[in-house]
Amino acid sequence: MSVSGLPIPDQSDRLGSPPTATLLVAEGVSVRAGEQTLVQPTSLTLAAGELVAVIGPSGAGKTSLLRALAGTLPLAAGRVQTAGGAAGAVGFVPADDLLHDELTVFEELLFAARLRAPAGGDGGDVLARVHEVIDDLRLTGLEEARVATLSKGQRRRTSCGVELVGRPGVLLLDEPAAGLDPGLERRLMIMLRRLADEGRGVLVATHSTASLHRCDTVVAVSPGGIVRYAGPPDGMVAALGVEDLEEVYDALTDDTRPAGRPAGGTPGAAARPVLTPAGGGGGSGRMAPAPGQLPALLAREAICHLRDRRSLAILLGQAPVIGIAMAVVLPRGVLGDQTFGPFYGVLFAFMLLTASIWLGVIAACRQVVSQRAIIERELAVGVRPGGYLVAKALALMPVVALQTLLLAGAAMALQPVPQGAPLIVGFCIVTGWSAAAMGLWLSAAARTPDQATTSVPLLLIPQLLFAGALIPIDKMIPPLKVLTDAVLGRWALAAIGGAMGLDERLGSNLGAVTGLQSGFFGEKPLVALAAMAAIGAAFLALGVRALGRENRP
Ligand SMILES: Nc1ncnc2c1ncn2[C@@H]1O[C@H](COP(=O)(O)OP(=O)(O)OP(=O)(O)O)[C@@H](O)[C@H]1O
Repeated sequence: MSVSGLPIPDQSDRLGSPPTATLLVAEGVSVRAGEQTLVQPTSLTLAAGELVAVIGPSGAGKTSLLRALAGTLPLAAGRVQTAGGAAGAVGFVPADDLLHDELTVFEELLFAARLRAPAGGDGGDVLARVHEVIDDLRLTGLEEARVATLSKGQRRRTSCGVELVGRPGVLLLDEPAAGLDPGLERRLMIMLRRLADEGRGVLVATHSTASLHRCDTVVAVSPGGIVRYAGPPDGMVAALGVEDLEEVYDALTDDTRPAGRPAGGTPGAAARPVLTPAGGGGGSGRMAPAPGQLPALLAREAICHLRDRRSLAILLGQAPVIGIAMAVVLPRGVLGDQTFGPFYGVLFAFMLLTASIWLGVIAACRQVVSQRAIIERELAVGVRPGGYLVAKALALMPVVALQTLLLAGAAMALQPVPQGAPLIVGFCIVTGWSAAAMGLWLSAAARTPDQATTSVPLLLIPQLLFAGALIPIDKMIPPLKVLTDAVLGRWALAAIGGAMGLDERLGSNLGAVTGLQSGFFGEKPLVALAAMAAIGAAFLALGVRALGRENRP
């Protein structure tokens, strides 16, 4: 390995088997955030069989360097190339565990393997990868344990497994030992040593100096991403001009000291295979999508929904309560009343559509943003944003259908409508689905879950204002009138009211009493359905775009 032009001695005698192939080359890589330089131009190569530790004080730029190498952070300058070419050639284990608490260890690894499987791979190969990794990481016996119940060390090993099932040649790990006791840290480093000895290139950012002797190379970084030393572990103390390892961090925070030099001076003799750009930079290095990506994403979503019983109970439990509340605020049996029924019918339809939209948007608005880190990582290894959002939408469909069914069913059980009850339920379900697509867009565009939930009124209030029930569309200024055609609430009102037969029942009173244009509720059900489906599809497409754009490195 060589770093920043500092040659690294040939360590073939240390490794037992000499490094044979260069797996990753970074040339003049630098990272900036505004005016601040997070990583100074750094060049390095990583060969098969190498274990490299990147150490440095907090905020020195270790994570930024790793993310730049993994292709998940835009480079200010330089380039990164990997032997495999595709992003899948590099496995990146971030500092936070990107796991699904609802899954078992086996399921977590199985879905990760299915999403990372190369095109043309078969199911048997995927299973073989999972069992191999379980074996490798000593996770045997924990296959059926839920991720939520794992200890910190077990979670870290599972996180490593998520990347290892993709069989990357290069493994980058960001502080995998953070929060582990010294014994676990030691075992983790032994495991990384073994993974490197099996022929991978492993680069690990760490704060700990206890296991550095297991590494072939240590890269010591000062704040600003300045490489101060790169070489064998036993040369670092002398090169940095300190007494012992404990003082290394003092030297790295003190930027008046000169840069260290590695002992020796023979460049590593790694053979260079053909290297191609790594990471998703503009998509050039992305893997071909794994076959069967959508079924895997959908199955994972479905399992997570079903196992998160508490959230599911809250989502489903509130729907009939809202339906009952809507029914009891109206005079008993008023919808069938000859004189007042139709007027209350407009109100009832409006309440149903509002609640359906509310339920759909709320059910969806945290779905993407709360998994942003996982999605970012998986998009980097070739998962498609479209696959993600469609899987989310499909998994939400039964939930939202059940919610709106319970809502409309409870409301109409207490407040019988004179006609069209099954159609009304159907329209509420479609309204809820379209609203869920709106919520998914919001979730894909938001940066944090809080941002998503606090932005919900921005989606909901226009549904109320432009539905046509509160303010007659006919009385709006022309540009707003046109705008109502793109509002889900307007079509939902027309569809639900139409199913209740409000157009005929209100007759000439429609315009006089409600301000709605004659024929508003006479819309053909298929036209209203098509409009609602189109609005949902448009929001889903916007969501896919937002997800792709937000996660582009
Ligand atoms: N998106 C960003 N915008 C601006 N500054 C950033 C951004 N990300 C990181 N930084 C800054 O860059 C510097 C390096 O951060 P980085 O996370 O790479 O350090 P680190 O060595 O991994 O730290 P730690 O050991 O605490 O994890 C820090 O000063 C941090 O505040």
